[in-house]
Amino acid sequence: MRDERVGQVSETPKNTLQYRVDGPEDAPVLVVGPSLGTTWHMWDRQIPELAGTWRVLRFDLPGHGGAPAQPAHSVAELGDRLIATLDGLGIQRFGYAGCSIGGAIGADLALRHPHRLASLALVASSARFGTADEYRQRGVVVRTNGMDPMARSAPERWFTAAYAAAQPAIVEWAVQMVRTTDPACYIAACEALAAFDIRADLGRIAVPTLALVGAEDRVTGPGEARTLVAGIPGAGLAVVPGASHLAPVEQPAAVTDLLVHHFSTAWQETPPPPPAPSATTTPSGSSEPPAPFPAPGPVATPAPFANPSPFPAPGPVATPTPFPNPAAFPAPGPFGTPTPLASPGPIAPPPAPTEPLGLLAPPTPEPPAESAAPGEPSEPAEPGSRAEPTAPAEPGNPAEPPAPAEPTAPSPHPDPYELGLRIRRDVLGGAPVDAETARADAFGAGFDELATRHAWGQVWSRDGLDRRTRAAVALAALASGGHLDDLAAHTRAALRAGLTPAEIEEVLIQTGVYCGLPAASAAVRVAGAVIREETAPRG
Ligand SMILES: O=C(O)CCC(=O)CC(=O)O
Repeated sequence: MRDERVGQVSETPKNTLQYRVDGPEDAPVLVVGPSLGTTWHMWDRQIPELAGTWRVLRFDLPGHGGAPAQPAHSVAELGDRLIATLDGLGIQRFGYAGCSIGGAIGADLALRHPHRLASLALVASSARFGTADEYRQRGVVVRTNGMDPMARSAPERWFTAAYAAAQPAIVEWAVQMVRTTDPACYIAACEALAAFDIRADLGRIAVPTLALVGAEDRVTGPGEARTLVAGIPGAGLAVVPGASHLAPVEQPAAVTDLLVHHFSTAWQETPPPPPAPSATTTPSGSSEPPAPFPAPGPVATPAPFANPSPFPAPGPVATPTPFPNPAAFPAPGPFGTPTPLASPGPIAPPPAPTEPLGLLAPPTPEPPAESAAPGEPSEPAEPGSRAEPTAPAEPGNPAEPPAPAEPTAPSPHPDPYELGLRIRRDVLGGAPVDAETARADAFGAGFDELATRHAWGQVWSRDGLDRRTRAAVALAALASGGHLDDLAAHTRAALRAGLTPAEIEEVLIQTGVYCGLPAASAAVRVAGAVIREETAPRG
């Protein structure tokens, strides 16, 4: 039966997500997840058609679209909140489509809760997003300047130039949406993306999967989609011409058709057999015991919407709100004249297709971009990692077979080098550390290794202080010692650890009391130059 009531929107208890439900109560559930900086309205153009067949639950990321500002710091945490939301509604099994970070949440669920997912669409998504440095850098910019730089630069990352030029109202909608996102939640989501990397786990995704990507997406483009398809067994690829990152907005009809086709034809009614005795292990090591597969429960009626959003409650399901909710902004709706929702067509004439619309193409034969030649390790060695030289074999002595090796107990003090390198890259940034490690020639290599092992592996790794405090201590010590090169690097690290420029200045002011104003003044000059450079919006 078609749900004729006002689209249900949620109250949002802690550790769940704000959501809205459209579609018949007794239909199979399709969960739809947004990209970073957007709200559930990014899917408005798909809903009329999807909600004809599925009960569509759309959710907002924390602090987005007026959802409570409870930052989630990892993709798994977002997935856990979604599962808690669905559990609260009695939803066991569902299809899932997510855009970008929304796709990452879906892929993570496919790895940790495979029995919950019937089908998966990864839209403009990736197994890893850019570089960790890039997303941490966004955190630095937002902490210092607020959301404005991200808001102003969003349209050029999200839309093709032709579309942005033809659709100023939608550009304005995008800018406003990012601008009204809670900064702490946005930064937390950037941290989540920085740490997200499931490249080694793709082969374990056993849910029927479609990777869908805009041909002109420069954030997570066709290359990333091909990596997903090459890694996920049986996955299909669809490349949408004339679309950039927010393909569901820019090419609504094509994306809707692809999703309808995928979820109509690749829906796994029964879950795959439970995994072998070892529980499903997450990339981060947590595990979920193989669960029984309860029949899909009824969808309970959620609590009435308490309107946590600054936007008015969405319109009724039967006559879905034109995209986006026109009351969200005083200005005319960003999509201008609403296109009839039953047959949403592209708003701007798309540029001439550069690639055919790959409808559910069979898995690309191409290897993953980063796959190695046969016989080589599939992952390139971590930059800076040390390969242990193998001792040359002793000339054989047939009369004296080698003594059987003593079983060796694992050392209670494992070599902290690898841990140190990980923390050093995390704190100072992968790129600068890799550059420095690569520069360390035979002469400097020993020192570089000692510093990594000792300072980072044995001191920065200790639990007694958090990273912010350690960053402040490092600044004070380097300033008082006059180590200005290292102070510059650690000013970057302090910003990445979450200190604001004002806090860094406070640290240096107080340092001056104990080490003398000339030393502090030199430090202020160096730190100031770094801060100006690091906090300048980069688009
Ligand atoms: O869209 C996402 O969820 C992550 C990718 C991204 O950061 C998009 C953007 O550049 O704003």
